[in-house]
Amino acid sequence: MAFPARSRHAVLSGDDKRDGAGLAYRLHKTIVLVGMMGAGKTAIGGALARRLGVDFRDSDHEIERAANMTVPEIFARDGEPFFREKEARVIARLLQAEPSILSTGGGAFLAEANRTAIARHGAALWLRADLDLLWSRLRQKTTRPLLHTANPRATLAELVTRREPVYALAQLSVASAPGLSIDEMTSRVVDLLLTRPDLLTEEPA
Ligand SMILES: Nc1ncnc2c1ncn2[C@@H]1O[C@H](COP(=O)(O)OP(=O)(O)O)[C@@H](O)[C@H]1O
Ligand SMILES: O=C(O)C1=C[C@@H](OP(=O)(O)O)[C@@H](O)[C@H](O)C1
Ligand SMILES: [Mg+2]
Repeated sequence: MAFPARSRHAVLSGDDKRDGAGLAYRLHKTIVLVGMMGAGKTAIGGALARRLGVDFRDSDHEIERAANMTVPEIFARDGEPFFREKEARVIARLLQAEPSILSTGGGAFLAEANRTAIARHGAALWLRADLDLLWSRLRQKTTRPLLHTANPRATLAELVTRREPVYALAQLSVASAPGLSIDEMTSRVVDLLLTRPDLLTEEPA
């Protein structure tokens, strides 16, 4: 999914606290959202890109578009290793574009080659969410093939335990919490990014 950037210098929108200050955001590096499935990488990524006025890409959507198949269909027909190969290629390609927001699938950051590419060309931001919150968002969904098991909650718990030490390698992280809206969560991410002038600054519009 790609939303065209309105401008490289996004003038702050009406819902922004800094509206009226005549400032615009300037993103200096691609922010790569990582973390567990259900953490909100796709939802927050899109909202963040709109807020900052930059392009949004989601590696799962890019893979689905190129294959003309859904992620579960790709897993079922071609297997996970095939999907991981496509994922690595898509991420490497999207990291070459101008600074934007890139949401990855939950397994992408597990591959060392992806972590290296992300660190070289962008900045990884881990969206943290605990097991209960993840499960509350995923329990009704059939779109995550890794959870097509006899006990999907237990599978999710195992994945969280195994993956969290790797997600913790991301240079930035923001915690999600139940009851927080997508807009509020996006504001938390923007506030964090503004503490890093090498990543995001505000400039006169
Ligand atoms: N504060 C929030 N942050 C992120 N997602 C939220 C939030 N509140 C509700 N959601 C919902 O939770 C789900 C998160 O799923 P998604 O964005 O696909 O996660 P991921 O891409 O990490 O698997 C979406 O349906 C989203 O609308
Ligand atoms: O955690 C994973 O390994 C996966 C997460 C999914 O993306 P989201 O994290 O966006 O759900 C998708 O890439 C695929 O189902 C595998
Ligand atoms: Mg996603």
